[in-house]
Amino acid sequence: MNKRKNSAAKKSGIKRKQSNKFHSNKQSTPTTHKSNKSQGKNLTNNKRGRSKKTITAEVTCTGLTKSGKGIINWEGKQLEIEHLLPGETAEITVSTSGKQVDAALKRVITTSENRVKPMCSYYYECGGCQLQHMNEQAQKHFKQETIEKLMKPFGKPEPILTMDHPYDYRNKSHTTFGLNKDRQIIGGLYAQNSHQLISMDRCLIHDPKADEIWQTIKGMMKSFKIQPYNEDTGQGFLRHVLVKVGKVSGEIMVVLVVASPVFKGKNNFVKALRKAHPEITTILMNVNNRKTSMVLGDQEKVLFGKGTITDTLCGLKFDISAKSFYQINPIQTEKLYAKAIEMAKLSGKETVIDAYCGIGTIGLIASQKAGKVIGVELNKDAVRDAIRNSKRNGVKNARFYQGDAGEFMVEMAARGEKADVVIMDPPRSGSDEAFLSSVVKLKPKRVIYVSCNPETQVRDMKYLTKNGYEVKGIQPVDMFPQTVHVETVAEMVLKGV
Ligand SMILES: C[S@@+](CC[C@H](N)C(=O)[O-])C[C@H]1O[C@@H](n2cnc3c(N)ncnc32)[C@H](O)[C@@H]1O
Repeated sequence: MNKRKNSAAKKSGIKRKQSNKFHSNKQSTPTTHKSNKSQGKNLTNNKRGRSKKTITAEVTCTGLTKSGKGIINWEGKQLEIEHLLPGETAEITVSTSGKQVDAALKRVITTSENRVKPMCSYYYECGGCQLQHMNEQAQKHFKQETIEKLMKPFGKPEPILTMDHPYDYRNKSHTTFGLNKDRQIIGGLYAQNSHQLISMDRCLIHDPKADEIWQTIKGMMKSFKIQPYNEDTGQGFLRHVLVKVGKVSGEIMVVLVVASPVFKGKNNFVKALRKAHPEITTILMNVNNRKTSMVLGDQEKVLFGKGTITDTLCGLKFDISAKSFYQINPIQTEKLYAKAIEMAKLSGKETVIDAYCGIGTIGLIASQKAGKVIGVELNKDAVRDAIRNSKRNGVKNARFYQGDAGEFMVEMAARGEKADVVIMDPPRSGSDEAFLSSVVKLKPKRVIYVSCNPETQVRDMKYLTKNGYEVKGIQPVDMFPQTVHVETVAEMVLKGV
């Protein structure tokens, strides 16, 4: 949907019109389809004056795309239908305008045994989760298959590590506020790839306490005369509420992301919020006065508490700032890190580089089994946390540096320094040639590549395998149940050592 449509939708009451609403018909007798067939036609003109043809067709889903959409073949074209499962037959609408073909689900006719009723009542409008209509087994199978296809050039991945309770896992959530058509304050999440706010009271993958807290804040806004920020007009004050929860410690950080540094009545607001939620351990104000889709701005002020929360992961304690990255699913993170460190095969003597180290989690855990650890990270708050975390855990053999990981590695290679193991965990965009070519120059015996985006990981692994490394193991971990995302850790070793 384009921006104009979005803002029109916002003005008209914010909720997105459900484009792919379907009515599952579990009772319907499965029909056999020799081919996908068109049923009805309807001609209209679109805005550009091109004739738009909309037809209804009955189709059978043949598979899933990597984003979890159902694949159907229609008049020689492969189309993608959200929320349709392999083997299902369905009635869909297909709209063609010039070369553009849009297909949407109208009704599922025969239902897959893998289909379940989504637990979340906002599932079909939100889009934050993409797989809630699949049972756990089907989600697992889908993720395993996706990773196996992507990683085919490197061998067979291990079975994905899933979690027992695949809900409530997110330790970080951010909520946005707006006004509905009756000018009542609403809060919730943006529909995926859009800025349309879906009014909701609970997200089933968030920590439940985080949702309780922002609900309280929403309820307080009227009496404190706090207006939600409006992206289109630039008016209003409260943009987002970010909540971070220490799942082990129980510590809770609330960040009020506001459009102006002038927060009238902030002391009373903080007092009232703490009274309602004594479990909150720190409250910050973050000022974001830019026209941006980024949640956090540059200015930050601690309104209560120490400004960070502490949590325990793999037996160590970590301080986490508002702007620092911390893995969002700690139960699965412990499995991921344990695997990464097992793959590093440390003997106690190695020099380990923890690249893209965030608050130093992987490096500090690895430091217990390594000679020394060198961490590098771009975000200065995260580096400050990493240094503090090193001290608080009594780690003497780790150093953390702020900078671009690629540049840092180029300099290390130029100085002729040595590293035995590189553990890298870049952002979704993956690493870059400066970094990878320096790895090749430094010749560490092992490269352990942790990634939340297997596509960029595969791209970077291809570079390394063309330049002297071979892949010894691949472990997918389901860090993001109900969504299409998968975390993967790969073990690469230098050939011939
Ligand atoms: C996926 S996180 C991993 C953090 C950490 N390894 C962990 O498990 O918590 C990626 C990290 O890379 C950092 N980052 C992004 N671009 C970077 C760059 N060019 N150089 C160094 N760090 C970067 C981000 O700030 C973020 O902390």
